[in-house]
Amino acid sequence: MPRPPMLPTLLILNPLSDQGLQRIGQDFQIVYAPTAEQRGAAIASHADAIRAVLTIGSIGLHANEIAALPKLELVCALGAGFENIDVAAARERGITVSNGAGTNDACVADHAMGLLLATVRGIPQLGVALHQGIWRDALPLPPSVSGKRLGIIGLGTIGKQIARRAAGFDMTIGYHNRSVRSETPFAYFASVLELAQWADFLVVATPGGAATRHLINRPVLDALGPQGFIVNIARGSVIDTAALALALREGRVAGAGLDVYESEPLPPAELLDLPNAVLTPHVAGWSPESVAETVRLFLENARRHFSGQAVLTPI
Ligand SMILES: NC(=O)c1ccc[n+]([C@@H]2O[C@H](COP(=O)([O-])OP(=O)(O)OC[C@H]3O[C@@H](n4cnc5c(N)ncnc54)[C@H](O)[C@@H]3O)[C@@H](O)[C@H]2O)c1
Ligand SMILES: O=C(O)[C@H](O)COP(=O)(O)O
Repeated sequence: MPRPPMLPTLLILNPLSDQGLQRIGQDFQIVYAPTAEQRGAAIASHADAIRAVLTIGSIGLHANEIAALPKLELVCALGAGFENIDVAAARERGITVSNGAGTNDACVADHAMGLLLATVRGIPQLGVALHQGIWRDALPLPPSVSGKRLGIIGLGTIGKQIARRAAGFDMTIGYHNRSVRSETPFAYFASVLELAQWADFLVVATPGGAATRHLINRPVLDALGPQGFIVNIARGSVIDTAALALALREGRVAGAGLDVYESEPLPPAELLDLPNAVLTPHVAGWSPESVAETVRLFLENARRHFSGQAVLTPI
């Protein structure tokens, strides 16, 4: 009887459910190393077998790890972000890199709207007050959301999904992006500063990495002003956290709804005691539905790559 073909060996660096691992295990020999301690050991002991790596943006894959894997030909980010994958080092070796573009965009956009509504309307804070027996007459009225000016920084896959949802709230939408999105009807602002001067609310939806580091700094926050709110579902590095914490503390910005932090995976110490910050632990993109979708796209990209076809979402 002919022997079944050997499944390629896949190194998985991100935590995955048993269900996800089982599904991926039908197509790959899995080396599962979701902790920092397991990672080095897994690379050292399986270096000559590993042909593909599955990771996420925050965990990445570094140049020295790529160099240590002579058979590596495919690196996939499960989600949209890939800021810690050394794409240049992979390209130099002719290694294909892909991401999960468009698999969790709706989930992230829903979460962004949730953070915006919760932050502007003060929903968590009002809930706490109610639990303390405080009724509305003793509380300041939170501002309206509908009809306001929303500035989106990074009008890509997720930014556009946020715009669609904001249109349902009758918001006027402006944006700043690397380039003009002439396919959209929205007003383009050439700088983040000009967008912040115009907007009531800012939502950050750019990639992370060096090119966007601290794009939101003290001058931008001051331009947004004491009635302004900011939401970040992109990457913590895009906002200067110290400047934001100070602006929130001094009331120079009204509030912030944040899913991502410079301190990840540690919680953002300087924001935790601020009553005008609504915080979630980098979950905007993750739901059972979106994870299933990211795994499906990864498997499709892998199937294509190992049968000599181009991946659907190359980087
Ligand atoms: N919080 C979460 O769970 C979560 C989930 C998914 C994605 N994300 C983050 O959201 C990011 C965006 O995802 P996407 O799928 O929309 O990506 P995308 O590539 O489709 O869109 C990014 C947009 O940002 C713009 N951009 C890039 N650099 C810029 C700069 N310096 N200044 C202005 N605009 C710039 C690009 O032109 C593009 O339009 C991801 O890279 C990831 O970091 C977070
Ligand atoms: O980029 C994404 O899709 C999500 O933010 C997941 O991010 P992570 O890759 O850092 O978990």
